[in-house]
Amino acid sequence: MSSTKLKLALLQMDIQIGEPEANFIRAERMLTEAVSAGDKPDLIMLPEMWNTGYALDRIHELADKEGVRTREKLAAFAQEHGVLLVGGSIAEKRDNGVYNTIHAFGRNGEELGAYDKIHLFRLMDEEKYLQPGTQTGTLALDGTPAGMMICYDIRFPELFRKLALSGVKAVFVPAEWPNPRLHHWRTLLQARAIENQMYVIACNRCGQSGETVFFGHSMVIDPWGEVIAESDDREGILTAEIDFAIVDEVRARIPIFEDRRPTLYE
Ligand SMILES: O=C(O)CCC(=O)C(=O)O
Repeated sequence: MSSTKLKLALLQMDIQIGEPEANFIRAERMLTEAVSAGDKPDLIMLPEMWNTGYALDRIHELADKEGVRTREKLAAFAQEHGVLLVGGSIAEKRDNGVYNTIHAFGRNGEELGAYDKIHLFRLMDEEKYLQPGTQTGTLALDGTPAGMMICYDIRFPELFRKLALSGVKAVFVPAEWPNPRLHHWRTLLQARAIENQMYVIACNRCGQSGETVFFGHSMVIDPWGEVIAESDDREGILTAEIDFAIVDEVRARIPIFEDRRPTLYE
């Protein structure tokens, strides 16, 4: 039987706004560092919009065309090192628009899934520059169903519940979540894990762009709501081990999916 466990490495990266070249170099350095550690991870994850940051006024010029550069680099890395890779999200130009898109890869470099951010964040003018996704995002991790969301999406519990009902046992959340809303970030991520009895794996950026400070605090939260790993506000790699068997145990202990009364509230 294949293992239910996965070792994770979350790359909490400082992103240079509007500097894809610098960001690619930094991402490659951190990816290499992650696989060079003694305890090699099974899965590596990057933060949101790591290629460009929120350089929205130049996003049509800076975004990765059809995601080709990112996909080629990440697929080759996944294959070379035999790791799963949730490639954070990138600004991707496609069909005359720019999307905030995750690409995820399997251990042979095959693309496991993609997701375009559904809920665009008006506080940062995303809706003026980006196109919204129109589909939820799922992938299979060595056979286990998982979901993908991006940053602001965590404010929409319906999205998590939909994925949980479809059998998802973990959700990956790349983010660029800034000050002063650390309490929202931590509370929402923990609530989503508890109410859906699943792992929530969230990789935030750190550093500062203009006046905006990103506090990091990437987190891995188990299906009981325990924070099993959390970064501080500095650049670095957060590691944790998850075990999908714990999802089944928690769902058996408090059987919320059997106790739901959807006819009363859906
Ligand atoms: O919802 C928030 O407070 C932050 C969301 C955000 O920064 C984003 O979606 O990029």
